[in-house]
Amino acid sequence: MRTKIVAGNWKMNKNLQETEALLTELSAKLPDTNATVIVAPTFVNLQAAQTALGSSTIKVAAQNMHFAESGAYTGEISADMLLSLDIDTVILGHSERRAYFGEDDELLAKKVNTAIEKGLKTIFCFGEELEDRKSDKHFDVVESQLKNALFSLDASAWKNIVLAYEPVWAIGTGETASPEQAQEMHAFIRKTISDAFGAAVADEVSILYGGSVKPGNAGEIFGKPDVDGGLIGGASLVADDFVAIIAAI
Ligand SMILES: O=C(CO)COP(=O)(O)O
Repeated sequence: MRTKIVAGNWKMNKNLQETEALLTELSAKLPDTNATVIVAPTFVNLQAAQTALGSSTIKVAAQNMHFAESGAYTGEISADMLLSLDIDTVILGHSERRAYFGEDDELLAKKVNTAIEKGLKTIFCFGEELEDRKSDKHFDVVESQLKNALFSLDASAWKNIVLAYEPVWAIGTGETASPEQAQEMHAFIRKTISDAFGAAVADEVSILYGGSVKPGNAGEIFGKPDVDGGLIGGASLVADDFVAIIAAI
């Protein structure tokens, strides 16, 4: 049985007080669910987020990390720093990191390797741009993103990998992949993983969809057989919307 996951990527939103207020509201309103619920606030609020959540089942993840153990990397955060706060999950490869901070497949492979070595669970994001889809290259692009960053892993590493397919054209645009487009790509991703690592690995890996998931479309997208949950941006910043998305899984 694959783990169902609903994760909120808060990006560069919510200051300390807003973080505490949103998490207090979220834990009060959290519906009964079998899904793992994760929030990823900004680094500076990770510890406050955990305190605000108290004994809630909601987990806290980081949005990024550096690949190096430690050292002269001004402004960066290491795996050990996250682990020392009891953070065991990190998002890597988000399209905004790729587009605005120059993160490429080679760098992401290093980050993923470090995260896995350190025992961090990794939510690995990838997805094609609009031009790729228009020119019918979306499957090739996704396959090469997966290959370049993840294919040097041991099969045993996959128990700590979650995949998040986020077509760039659907992020923050209000435009979402149709449930059929999401299913088609998720099935392709699972087959790609199966061909490389075997069916047992592919059957167990959770593949999340991200890109303008809202309360109104979550149920239909999550209803597809290869969609195991969502990585939610904008709608995760509003407690009632995030709660409605969790209830839809
Ligand atoms: O980038 C995303 C999650 O990582 C998706 O963002 P939106 O839900 O705002 O489109």
